Amino acid sequence: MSDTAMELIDVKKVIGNKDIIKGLTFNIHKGEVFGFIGPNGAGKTTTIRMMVGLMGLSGGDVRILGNSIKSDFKDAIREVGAIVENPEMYPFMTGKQNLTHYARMMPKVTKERIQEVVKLVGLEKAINEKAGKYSLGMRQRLGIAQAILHQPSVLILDEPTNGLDPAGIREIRQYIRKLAEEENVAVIISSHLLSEIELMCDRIGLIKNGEMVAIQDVNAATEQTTVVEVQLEVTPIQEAVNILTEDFGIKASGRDTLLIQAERDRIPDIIETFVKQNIRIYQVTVTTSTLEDKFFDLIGENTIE
Ligand SMILES: Nc1ncnc2c1ncn2[C@@H]1O[C@H](COP(=O)(O)OP(=O)(O)OP(=O)(O)O)[C@@H](O)[C@H]1O
Repeated sequence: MSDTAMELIDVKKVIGNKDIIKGLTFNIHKGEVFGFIGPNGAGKTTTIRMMVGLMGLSGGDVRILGNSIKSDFKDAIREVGAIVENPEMYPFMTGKQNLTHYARMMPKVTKERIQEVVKLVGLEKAINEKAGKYSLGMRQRLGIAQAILHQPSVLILDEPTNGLDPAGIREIRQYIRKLAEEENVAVIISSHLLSEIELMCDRIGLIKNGEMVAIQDVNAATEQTTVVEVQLEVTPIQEAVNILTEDFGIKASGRDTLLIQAERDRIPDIIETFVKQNIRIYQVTVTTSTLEDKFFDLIGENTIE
């Protein structure tokens, strides 16, 4: 059986006389988290609206489990769960009541399935509280629980990290990965901030001006031999400098921090050497993401925001 959940084949969108989406072709596999990244106005929302059937295609096709969104709309869309705008829910109902209400509108959603999705998004504790009292992160979870009730093969989330604080982003990262693995669902997440979604994605597609400029395997981008910039907070600093000067390019050193360049693979060696020499390490931070650098180069700007 093929592991392709969704295929975009030369997808185009013309609005007025403007080519908004200029022919996107890529596949998304079952069980993978695919990040759809691009600056504002790149065409992410337009593409997603076409993927979920909210907008017609001007050219090409979207296939979900082989079913064309153009010629087999019902079969195709049955396999899609999505949150495109804010998740819809009744604030005066509890999370559970919202899910039960929603489940009634769908075929074959059992009570057990409701319990299962609540657990998958980690909402067990709050499920009997009114949704109106939920934080943004909790509303997001309930929205996702709703979207996966019918066990779709593809889950599409447009900018799910928007407005979330770092703790909220960490939470979403954890349950999205779990979801992809346990439900074998293909998850597509759009964002204009690579840093917010990089850690939860298997692959990242970069879109600019309606075109896909790169698709990158996230793990391949952090190969052990990749040179990264590392910031070290250590004391005494001078001894650390002395140890490092021979082997590494020190880019800067401050009162208690050092900025060096090293192959990723060498970081454990550096830490080990410091420990042996009684240098105290307070923090080690990799400050450059190679993926980010690559994307900046492709976009030709200093920021992808
Ligand atoms: N209905 C429309 N009429 C005319 N132009 C449109 C319409 N919808 C979108 N566009 C244009 O299409 C381009 C892509 O918009 P889209 O919203 O898909 O981008 P995006 O990548 O999702 O950006 P954002 O993160 O800002 O939502 C933009 O230049 C936008 O102005």
